[in-house]
Amino acid sequence: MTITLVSSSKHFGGTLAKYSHVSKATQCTMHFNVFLPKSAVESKARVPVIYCLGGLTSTEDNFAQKGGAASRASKYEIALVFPDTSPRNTDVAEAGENSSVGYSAGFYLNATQAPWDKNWKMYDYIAKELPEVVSTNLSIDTTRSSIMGHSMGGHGALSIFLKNQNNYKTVSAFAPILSASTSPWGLFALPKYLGPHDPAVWGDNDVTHLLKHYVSRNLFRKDVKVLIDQGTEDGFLKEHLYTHGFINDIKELGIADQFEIRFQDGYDHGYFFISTFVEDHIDHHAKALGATLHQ
Ligand SMILES: N[C@@H](CCC(=O)N[C@@H](CSC=O)C(=O)NCC(=O)O)C(=O)O
Repeated sequence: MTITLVSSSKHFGGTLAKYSHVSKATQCTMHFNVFLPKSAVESKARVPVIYCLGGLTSTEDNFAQKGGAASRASKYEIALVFPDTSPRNTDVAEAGENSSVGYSAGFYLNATQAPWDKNWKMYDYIAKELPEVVSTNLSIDTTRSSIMGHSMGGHGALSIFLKNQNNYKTVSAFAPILSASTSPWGLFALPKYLGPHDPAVWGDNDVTHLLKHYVSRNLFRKDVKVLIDQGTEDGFLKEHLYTHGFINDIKELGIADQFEIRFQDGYDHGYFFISTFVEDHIDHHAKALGATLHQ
């Protein structure tokens, strides 16, 4: 579980560093970026953490470099962990052929189908292995964790939160895919990762199905508030994200009051949208993590 420092830059009084490590879950070398605030760097204070999951076509760099989250996180002394979005440099020849499956398209699930089932274990990597890696090697207190993500990463953040509600204080998302099993991106990737449509298997990897599952069993935490921002000019909104269907679903489930879904006028799917509203998301997480603002 050792990690190797690849690069480090001073950033908002702390550091933004890139590490590599050999992952048991994905059986390959993985990279992640981590923002550590000043107190974690200078006095090794163990700080709370927000995991920030990127979307399709992204690496560990997109959210770290374009999301603009570190400025606000530094004021709360919160760490940010930016994982990669898939395994890399594997033997899977077709992994680089399509932007919806393979490299940069891990969907934060555990693949069961060859040739993906050896390395594409991104659920295990993010939910189980990475917290151990950062807790063991860095000044991070993983008992105070939360998670957010963008698009495919929003779907990942919400799914991982729902399956591990005691491990994360809260969750938020930017323009999340809200139903992987009906999104054209998911309809391309899921058969390859999980096999032909099987409601139980695909449902276990679909946010809307998971939410219905947990609510119907009274297993959706009542104290949690979920923040979602969605741009009205997002070209993926109508076909790929299931946002309006999800809003109807949470109303029918009687849990709409636990979701703040904000439509942001004129914004698209990209990082200019994310960086505009990221401070609100950091505030949302800081409140749940019990972090205080130092101006
Ligand atoms: N080429 C893809 C979509 C490309 C894209 O917009 N990727 C988004 C995430 S989309 C959902 O996960 C992204 O974050 N790209 C990286 C960036 O830095 O902007 C397609 O059209 O299928």
